[in-house]
Amino acid sequence: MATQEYAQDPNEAGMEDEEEGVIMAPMLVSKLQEAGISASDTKKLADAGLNTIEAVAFTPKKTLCTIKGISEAKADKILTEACKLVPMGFTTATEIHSRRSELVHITTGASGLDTVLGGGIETGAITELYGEFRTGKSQICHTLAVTCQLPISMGGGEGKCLYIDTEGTFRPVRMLAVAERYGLNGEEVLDNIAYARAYNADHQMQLLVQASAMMAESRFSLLIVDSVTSLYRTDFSGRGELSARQMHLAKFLRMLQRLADEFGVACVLTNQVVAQVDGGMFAGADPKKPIGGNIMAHASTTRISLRKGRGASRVAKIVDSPCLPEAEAIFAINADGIGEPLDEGDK
Ligand SMILES: Nc1ncnc2c1ncn2[C@@H]1O[C@H](COP(=O)(O)OP(=O)(O)OP(=O)(O)O)[C@@H](O)[C@H]1O
Repeated sequence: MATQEYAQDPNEAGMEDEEEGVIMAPMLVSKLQEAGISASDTKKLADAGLNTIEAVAFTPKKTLCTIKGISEAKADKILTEACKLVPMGFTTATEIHSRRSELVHITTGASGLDTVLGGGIETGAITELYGEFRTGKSQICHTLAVTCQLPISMGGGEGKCLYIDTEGTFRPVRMLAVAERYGLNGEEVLDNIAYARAYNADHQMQLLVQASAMMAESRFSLLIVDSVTSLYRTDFSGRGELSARQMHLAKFLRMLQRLADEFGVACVLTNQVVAQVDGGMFAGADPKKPIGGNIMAHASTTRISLRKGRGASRVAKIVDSPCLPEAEAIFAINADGIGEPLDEGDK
Protein backbone atom coordinates (compact mmCIF):
# COMPACT_ATOMS: atom_id res chain seq x y z
CA MET A 1 0.00 0.00 0.00
CA ALA A 2 1.89 3.00 -1.21
CA THR A 3 -0.55 5.74 -0.22
CA GLN A 4 -1.30 7.00 3.26
CA GLU A 5 -4.63 5.22 3.44
CA TYR A 6 -5.55 3.58 6.70
CA ALA A 7 -8.74 1.56 7.33
CA GLN A 8 -8.48 1.09 11.09
CA ASP A 9 -9.99 3.39 13.64
CA PRO A 10 -7.76 6.43 13.20
CA ASN A 11 -8.20 7.37 16.85
CA GLU A 12 -6.69 4.06 17.81
CA ALA A 13 -3.88 4.72 15.38
CA GLY A 14 -3.12 7.87 17.30
CA MET A 15 -3.45 10.63 14.75
CA GLU A 16 -6.53 11.56 12.88
CA ASP A 17 -6.69 12.76 9.33
CA GLU A 18 -9.52 15.22 9.05
CA GLU A 19 -8.97 16.46 5.53
CA GLU A 20 -8.43 13.29 3.54
CA GLY A 21 -11.52 11.47 4.85
CA VAL A 22 -11.31 7.74 5.66
CA ILE A 23 -7.86 6.54 6.48
CA MET A 24 -7.15 2.96 5.46
CA ALA A 25 -4.92 0.97 7.78
CA PRO A 26 -3.09 -2.30 7.27
CA MET A 27 -5.10 -5.25 8.62
CA LEU A 28 -3.73 -6.96 11.72
CA VAL A 29 -2.80 -10.59 11.17
CA SER A 30 -5.20 -11.65 13.96
CA LYS A 31 -8.03 -10.77 11.55
CA LEU A 32 -7.17 -14.00 9.68
CA GLN A 33 -8.91 -15.82 12.53
CA GLU A 34 -12.20 -14.65 10.99
CA ALA A 35 -11.21 -16.65 7.91
CA GLY A 36 -10.66 -19.83 9.92
CA ILE A 37 -6.95 -19.57 10.73
CA SER A 38 -6.35 -20.55 14.36
CA ALA A 39 -5.26 -18.01 16.96
CA SER A 40 -2.10 -19.99 17.67
CA ASP A 41 -1.17 -19.87 13.98
CA THR A 42 -1.76 -16.10 13.67
CA LYS A 43 0.41 -15.70 16.77
CA LYS A 44 3.17 -17.73 15.12
CA LEU A 45 2.98 -15.42 12.11
CA ALA A 46 3.11 -12.30 14.29
CA ASP A 47 6.05 -13.69 16.27
CA ALA A 48 7.88 -14.16 12.97
CA GLY A 49 7.40 -10.44 12.23
CA LEU A 50 4.34 -10.86 9.99
CA ASN A 51 2.04 -8.58 11.95
CA THR A 52 -0.33 -7.67 9.16
CA ILE A 53 -2.27 -9.59 6.53
CA GLU A 54 -0.40 -7.57 3.90
CA ALA A 55 2.91 -8.88 5.24
CA VAL A 56 1.62 -12.45 5.04
CA ALA A 57 0.28 -11.98 1.52
CA PHE A 58 3.61 -10.52 0.32
CA THR A 59 5.64 -13.41 1.80
CA PRO A 60 6.60 -16.39 -0.41
CA LYS A 61 5.17 -19.76 0.66
CA LYS A 62 8.71 -21.11 1.04
CA THR A 63 9.39 -18.52 3.76
CA LEU A 64 6.09 -19.18 5.56
CA CYS A 65 7.02 -22.87 5.74
CA THR A 66 10.23 -21.99 7.62
CA ILE A 67 8.13 -20.70 10.56
CA LYS A 68 8.02 -23.32 13.28
CA GLY A 69 4.61 -25.03 13.33
CA ILE A 70 3.53 -23.85 9.86
CA SER A 71 3.28 -26.86 7.54
CA GLU A 72 3.02 -26.63 3.76
CA ALA A 73 -0.74 -27.28 3.90
CA LYS A 74 -1.19 -24.58 6.53
CA ALA A 75 0.93 -22.14 4.53
CA ASP A 76 -1.30 -22.78 1.49
CA LYS A 77 -4.45 -22.09 3.50
CA ILE A 78 -3.00 -18.98 5.14
CA LEU A 79 -1.85 -17.58 1.79
CA THR A 80 -5.18 -18.30 0.14
CA GLU A 81 -7.06 -16.41 2.86
CA ALA A 82 -4.55 -13.53 2.99
CA CYS A 83 -4.62 -13.06 -0.78
CA LYS A 84 -8.43 -12.86 -0.69
CA LEU A 85 -8.15 -9.81 1.57
CA VAL A 86 -5.20 -8.03 -0.06
CA PRO A 87 -5.49 -6.88 -3.68
CA MET A 88 -2.54 -8.49 -5.47
CA GLY A 89 -3.61 -8.60 -9.12
CA PHE A 90 -3.60 -6.14 -11.99
CA THR A 91 -5.15 -2.72 -11.81
CA THR A 92 -5.41 0.11 -14.35
CA ALA A 93 -2.85 2.86 -14.87
CA THR A 94 -5.71 5.30 -14.19
CA GLU A 95 -6.15 3.86 -10.73
CA ILE A 96 -2.41 4.02 -10.04
CA HIS A 97 -2.27 7.58 -11.36
CA SER A 98 -5.12 8.62 -9.10
CA ARG A 99 -3.51 6.92 -6.09
CA ARG A 100 -0.15 8.53 -6.82
CA SER A 101 -1.71 11.97 -7.09
CA GLU A 102 -2.89 11.56 -3.47
CA LEU A 103 0.55 10.42 -2.32
CA VAL A 104 1.72 12.21 0.81
CA HIS A 105 5.10 13.94 0.80
CA ILE A 106 6.89 15.03 3.97
CA THR A 107 8.51 18.46 3.98
CA THR A 108 12.27 18.63 4.53
CA GLY A 109 11.88 22.13 5.99
CA ALA A 110 13.59 23.70 2.95
CA SER A 111 11.22 24.78 0.18
CA GLY A 112 13.81 24.55 -2.60
CA LEU A 113 14.66 20.98 -1.64
CA ASP A 114 10.96 20.09 -1.40
CA THR A 115 10.42 21.47 -4.90
CA VAL A 116 13.12 19.34 -6.55
CA LEU A 117 11.74 16.35 -4.64
CA GLY A 118 8.27 16.90 -6.06
CA GLY A 119 6.85 18.11 -2.73
CA GLY A 120 9.15 16.50 -0.16
CA ILE A 121 10.13 13.00 0.89
CA GLU A 122 7.82 10.45 -0.70
CA THR A 123 5.86 8.08 1.57
CA GLY A 124 5.71 4.39 0.66
CA ALA A 125 9.21 4.59 -0.81
CA ILE A 126 12.89 4.49 0.16
CA THR A 127 14.89 7.72 -0.05
CA GLU A 128 18.65 7.60 0.40
CA LEU A 129 20.72 10.60 1.49
CA TYR A 130 24.43 10.21 0.88
CA GLY A 131 27.41 12.44 1.22
CA GLU A 132 30.57 13.14 3.13
CA PHE A 133 30.60 13.86 6.86
CA ARG A 134 28.95 17.12 7.97
CA THR A 135 26.93 17.44 4.76
CA GLY A 136 23.68 17.43 6.76
CA LYS A 137 22.45 13.84 6.47
CA SER A 138 21.65 13.47 10.19
CA GLN A 139 20.32 17.03 10.41
CA ILE A 140 17.79 16.31 7.62
CA CYS A 141 16.73 13.18 9.54
CA HIS A 142 16.26 15.18 12.75
CA THR A 143 14.08 17.72 10.94
CA LEU A 144 12.00 15.04 9.19
CA ALA A 145 11.39 13.23 12.50
CA VAL A 146 9.40 16.33 13.51
CA THR A 147 7.84 17.41 10.20
CA CYS A 148 6.46 13.88 9.60
CA GLN A 149 4.16 14.56 12.58
CA LEU A 150 2.65 17.71 11.08
CA PRO A 151 -0.83 17.67 9.54
CA ILE A 152 -0.86 16.78 5.84
CA SER A 153 -2.02 20.35 5.07
CA MET A 154 1.26 21.62 6.57
CA GLY A 155 3.48 19.23 4.63
CA GLY A 156 3.50 16.47 7.23
CA GLY A 157 2.55 12.81 7.25
CA GLU A 158 0.38 12.85 10.38
CA GLY A 159 2.29 9.94 11.83
CA LYS A 160 4.96 9.05 14.32
CA CYS A 161 8.63 8.52 13.54
CA LEU A 162 10.75 5.46 14.14
CA TYR A 163 14.45 6.25 14.35
CA ILE A 164 17.21 3.63 14.11
CA ASP A 165 20.58 5.13 14.99
CA THR A 166 23.74 3.18 14.26
CA GLU A 167 26.29 5.86 15.05
CA GLY A 168 25.08 7.45 18.28
CA THR A 169 24.43 10.82 16.65
CA PHE A 170 20.76 11.13 17.71
CA ARG A 171 20.17 14.44 19.55
CA PRO A 172 16.60 15.12 20.78
CA VAL A 173 17.55 18.73 21.53
CA ARG A 174 17.73 19.32 17.76
CA MET A 175 14.17 18.05 17.44
CA LEU A 176 12.94 20.37 20.17
CA ALA A 177 14.30 23.31 18.17
CA VAL A 178 12.42 22.13 15.06
CA ALA A 179 9.24 21.54 17.10
CA GLU A 180 9.38 25.11 18.37
CA ARG A 181 9.77 26.43 14.83
CA TYR A 182 6.53 24.69 13.80
CA GLY A 183 4.67 25.64 16.99
CA LEU A 184 4.45 22.02 18.18
CA ASN A 185 4.61 20.84 21.79
CA GLY A 186 8.19 19.62 22.23
CA GLU A 187 7.32 16.92 24.76
CA GLU A 188 4.62 15.43 22.54
CA VAL A 189 6.93 15.55 19.53
CA LEU A 190 9.62 13.58 21.38
CA ASP A 191 7.03 11.09 22.67
CA ASN A 192 6.08 10.41 19.06
CA ILE A 193 9.63 9.46 18.10
CA ALA A 194 10.50 5.84 18.84
CA TYR A 195 14.27 5.53 19.09
CA ALA A 196 16.55 2.51 19.01
CA ARG A 197 20.31 2.27 18.84
CA ALA A 198 21.47 -0.61 16.62
CA TYR A 199 24.70 -2.30 17.70
CA ASN A 200 25.39 -4.71 14.84
CA ALA A 201 23.97 -5.62 11.45
CA ASP A 202 21.91 -8.54 12.84
CA HIS A 203 20.49 -6.28 15.53
CA GLN A 204 19.68 -3.64 12.91
CA MET A 205 17.66 -6.27 11.01
CA GLN A 206 15.99 -7.50 14.22
CA LEU A 207 14.83 -3.96 14.96
CA LEU A 208 12.80 -3.99 11.74
CA VAL A 209 10.77 -6.92 13.06
CA GLN A 210 9.95 -4.84 16.15
CA ALA A 211 9.27 -1.87 13.90
CA SER A 212 6.66 -3.80 11.96
CA ALA A 213 4.88 -4.78 15.20
CA MET A 214 4.86 -1.14 16.31
CA MET A 215 3.60 0.07 12.95
CA ALA A 216 0.75 -2.43 13.13
CA GLU A 217 -0.25 -0.92 16.48
CA SER A 218 -0.17 2.78 15.71
CA ARG A 219 0.34 5.10 12.83
CA PHE A 220 3.90 5.87 11.73
CA SER A 221 4.70 7.98 8.69
CA LEU A 222 8.50 7.82 8.74
CA LEU A 223 11.25 5.30 9.40
CA ILE A 224 14.82 6.57 9.57
CA VAL A 225 18.00 4.50 9.51
CA ASP A 226 21.03 6.71 10.19
CA SER A 227 23.27 5.31 8.81
CA VAL A 228 22.22 2.20 6.93
CA THR A 229 25.67 0.91 6.01
CA SER A 230 28.00 1.83 8.88
CA LEU A 231 27.50 -1.41 10.84
CA TYR A 232 27.97 -3.44 7.67
CA ARG A 233 31.36 -1.84 7.22
CA THR A 234 32.49 -2.95 10.66
CA ASP A 235 30.72 -6.34 10.85
CA PHE A 236 31.92 -7.55 7.46
CA SER A 237 35.50 -6.87 6.55
CA GLY A 238 37.52 -7.34 3.40
CA ARG A 239 36.72 -8.73 -0.01
CA GLY A 240 36.21 -12.23 1.43
CA GLU A 241 33.06 -11.13 3.25
CA LEU A 242 31.77 -8.83 0.55
CA SER A 243 29.23 -11.24 -0.83
CA ALA A 244 27.88 -12.12 2.66
CA ARG A 245 27.68 -8.40 3.44
CA GLN A 246 25.75 -7.64 0.26
CA MET A 247 23.33 -10.52 0.86
CA HIS A 248 22.65 -9.33 4.41
CA LEU A 249 22.19 -5.74 3.23
CA ALA A 250 19.86 -6.87 0.43
CA LYS A 251 17.70 -8.73 2.95
CA PHE A 252 17.59 -5.69 5.22
CA LEU A 253 16.58 -3.42 2.33
CA ARG A 254 13.91 -5.88 1.18
CA MET A 255 12.42 -5.82 4.67
CA LEU A 256 12.46 -2.03 4.60
CA GLN A 257 10.71 -1.96 1.24
CA ARG A 258 8.11 -4.31 2.65
CA LEU A 259 7.44 -1.91 5.53
CA ALA A 260 7.14 0.95 3.04
CA ASP A 261 4.64 -1.05 0.95
CA GLU A 262 2.74 -2.44 3.89
CA PHE A 263 2.37 0.68 6.03
CA GLY A 264 2.91 3.48 3.50
CA VAL A 265 5.76 4.90 5.59
CA ALA A 266 8.56 6.96 4.10
CA CYS A 267 11.89 5.19 4.67
CA VAL A 268 14.84 7.56 4.83
CA LEU A 269 18.33 6.08 4.88
CA THR A 270 21.61 7.88 5.22
CA ASN A 271 24.74 6.53 3.64
CA GLN A 272 28.40 7.41 3.64
CA VAL A 273 30.66 7.73 0.63
CA VAL A 274 34.04 6.20 -0.15
CA ALA A 275 36.73 7.11 -2.63
CA GLN A 276 36.22 5.33 -5.94
CA VAL A 277 39.00 3.01 -6.92
CA ASP A 278 37.58 2.11 -10.32
CA GLY A 279 37.05 4.83 -12.87
CA GLY A 280 36.86 7.71 -10.42
CA MET A 281 39.81 9.43 -12.02
CA PHE A 282 38.10 9.98 -15.39
CA ALA A 283 36.98 13.50 -16.20
CA GLY A 284 33.47 14.23 -14.96
CA ALA A 285 33.31 11.18 -12.71
CA ASP A 286 32.44 11.72 -9.06
CA PRO A 287 35.53 10.70 -7.07
CA LYS A 288 33.33 9.57 -4.14
CA LYS A 289 30.58 6.99 -4.35
CA PRO A 290 27.96 5.79 -1.87
CA ILE A 291 28.57 2.48 -0.07
CA GLY A 292 26.53 -0.61 -0.85
CA GLY A 293 27.06 -0.91 -4.60
CA ASN A 294 24.25 -2.01 -6.88
CA ILE A 295 22.23 -3.52 -4.03
CA MET A 296 21.91 -0.10 -2.40
CA ALA A 297 21.42 1.69 -5.72
CA HIS A 298 18.55 -0.56 -6.76
CA ALA A 299 16.80 -0.56 -3.39
CA SER A 300 16.58 3.22 -3.12
CA THR A 301 13.65 4.75 -4.97
CA THR A 302 15.20 8.21 -4.82
CA ARG A 303 18.88 8.95 -4.21
CA ILE A 304 20.02 12.36 -3.05
CA SER A 305 23.67 13.32 -2.98
CA LEU A 306 24.67 16.03 -0.51
CA ARG A 307 27.72 18.28 -0.56
CA LYS A 308 28.92 21.32 1.30
CA GLY A 309 28.26 24.79 -0.03
CA ARG A 310 29.29 28.13 1.40
CA GLY A 311 28.99 28.63 5.18
CA ALA A 312 25.99 26.77 6.58
CA SER A 313 24.61 26.08 3.12
CA ARG A 314 24.53 22.64 1.54
CA VAL A 315 23.72 21.44 -1.96
CA ALA A 316 21.38 18.51 -2.54
CA LYS A 317 21.29 16.81 -5.92
CA ILE A 318 18.66 14.31 -7.03
CA VAL A 319 20.81 11.66 -8.69
CA ASP A 320 18.34 8.87 -9.27
CA SER A 321 14.57 8.87 -9.25
CA PRO A 322 11.85 7.10 -11.26
CA CYS A 323 10.13 10.37 -12.12
CA LEU A 324 12.17 13.38 -11.00
CA PRO A 325 14.74 15.09 -13.22
CA GLU A 326 18.32 15.48 -12.04
CA ALA A 327 18.19 18.78 -10.21
CA GLU A 328 19.97 20.63 -7.45
CA ALA A 329 18.72 22.67 -4.51
CA ILE A 330 20.52 24.76 -1.93
CA PHE A 331 19.46 24.49 1.71
CA ALA A 332 20.97 25.41 5.04
CA ILE A 333 21.47 23.75 8.40
CA ASN A 334 19.98 26.37 10.71
CA ALA A 335 19.59 26.40 14.47
CA ASP A 336 15.94 25.35 14.03
CA GLY A 337 16.64 22.57 11.55
CA ILE A 338 16.86 22.34 7.79
CA GLY A 339 15.68 25.49 6.06
CA GLU A 340 16.48 28.23 3.62
CA PRO A 341 19.98 29.74 3.59
CA LEU A 342 19.63 32.76 5.93
CA ASP A 343 22.77 34.52 4.76
CA GLU A 344 22.39 35.96 1.21
CA GLY A 345 26.04 35.12 0.54
CA ASP A 346 25.36 31.42 1.11
CA LYS A 347 22.80 31.17 -1.69
N1 LIG B 1 22.40 23.62 16.34
C1 LIG B 1 22.94 23.72 15.12
N2 LIG B 1 22.77 24.85 14.41
C2 LIG B 1 23.31 24.95 13.19
N3 LIG B 1 24.05 24.00 12.58
C3 LIG B 1 24.25 22.86 13.26
C4 LIG B 1 23.69 22.66 14.55
N4 LIG B 1 24.04 21.43 14.96
C5 LIG B 1 24.79 20.89 13.98
N5 LIG B 1 24.93 21.76 12.96
C6 LIG B 1 25.70 21.56 11.75
O1 LIG B 1 25.38 20.36 11.14
C7 LIG B 1 26.50 19.81 10.49
C8 LIG B 1 26.58 18.34 10.76
O2 LIG B 1 25.57 17.77 10.00
P1 LIG B 1 25.19 16.26 10.15
O3 LIG B 1 25.36 15.82 11.57
O4 LIG B 1 23.86 16.10 9.54
O5 LIG B 1 26.30 15.57 9.27
P2 LIG B 1 26.28 14.18 8.57
O6 LIG B 1 26.19 14.42 7.11
O7 LIG B 1 25.25 13.30 9.19
O8 LIG B 1 27.74 13.70 8.92
P3 LIG B 1 28.30 12.32 9.49
O9 LIG B 1 28.51 11.46 8.31
O10 LIG B 1 29.57 12.75 10.16
O11 LIG B 1 27.28 11.79 10.47
C9 LIG B 1 27.73 20.53 11.01
O12 LIG B 1 28.24 21.32 9.96
C10 LIG B 1 27.18 21.38 12.12
O13 LIG B 1 27.82 22.65 12.13
